Amino acid sequence: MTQLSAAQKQPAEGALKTTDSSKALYGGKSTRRITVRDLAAAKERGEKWPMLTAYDAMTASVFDEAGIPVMLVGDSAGNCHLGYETTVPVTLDEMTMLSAAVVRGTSRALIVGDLPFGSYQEGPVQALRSATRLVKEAGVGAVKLEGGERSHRQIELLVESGIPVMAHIGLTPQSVNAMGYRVQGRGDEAAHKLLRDAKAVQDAGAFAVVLELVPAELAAEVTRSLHIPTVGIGAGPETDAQVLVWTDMLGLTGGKVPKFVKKYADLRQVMGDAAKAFAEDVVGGTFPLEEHSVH
Ligand SMILES: Nc1nc(=O)c2c([nH]1)NC[C@@H]1CN(c3ccc(C(=O)N[C@@H](CCC(=O)O)C(=O)O)cc3)CN21
Ligand SMILES: CC(C)C(=O)C(=O)O
Ligand SMILES: [Mg+2]
Repeated sequence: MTQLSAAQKQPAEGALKTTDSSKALYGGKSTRRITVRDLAAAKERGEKWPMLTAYDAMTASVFDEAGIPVMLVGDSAGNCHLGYETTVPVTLDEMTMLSAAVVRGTSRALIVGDLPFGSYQEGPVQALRSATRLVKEAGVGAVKLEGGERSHRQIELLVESGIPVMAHIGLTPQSVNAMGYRVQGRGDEAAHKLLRDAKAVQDAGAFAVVLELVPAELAAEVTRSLHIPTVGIGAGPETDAQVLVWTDMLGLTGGKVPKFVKKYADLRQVMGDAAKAFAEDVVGGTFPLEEHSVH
């Protein structure tokens, strides 16, 4: 028997965690479509993953080719794609059309379709009817809805019916008229409510839960106490996954963006400059040139 190296003598941590990077959600080898079971396995491995919103086929194809494993067709399409002030006016018809486009533009990412305001609040049966449209007409692999304890019956029926559900607690923007856009879970009572909401959606069968605008320490506690993955947005670094609105992280959103956003590019500047360059060319007669012409 040959002597063990120092690294081989230390099995404890490394041996427990799978380090098979070929299975990784981001950067792994598999090209088949990601499923909710893959996300459960990632939590077991302690692996973090990224999620971005997408509202159209072309943008979604860029993120799919970049290896983003999960995309959310968010009802943030309301203010980021369709020109509404908030997410409140978005309809199920609109979400179905946008979700279908994102599914068509992707081959690997798990596509989650957001149920818009008014499409599930009436009760479990309405929720099932709405979610069924996103699954059958758009082809999404899962749906998302807002609310913890208040939405647990909806989640139960969808999951029983074979539709994976991502829950969403903390700041729930569809309730903006009631709660505004404010940090949730500050103070003992609110923290306990958030923990109860998290347990309620896990017990109802949700495969993951979004934590929006929640103190980082509380999001960390929720993440440790659940066996399903948590997806943070403005919830600190310790959630299992992170989501951002794509137009925010690429610097395309006009006006103010939430302070939890990191801007990875300035597409608004890039696109504006390109539009101006085109306009100057046309006005000045420098476009089209001979190379852009047919004879
Ligand atoms: N472009 C965009 N980005 C988002 O992240 C987003 C949307 N739209 N629309 C749907 C919801 C609404 N979200 C919001 C909207 C506003 C704040 C906001 O005003 N936040 C304040 C902090 C408020 C506080 O401290 O209480 C901020 O400055 O970040 C946060 C999240 C997140 N979602
Ligand atoms: C911010 C995310 C979680 C969302 O619900 C959306 O984009 O609609
Ligand atoms: Mg949403």
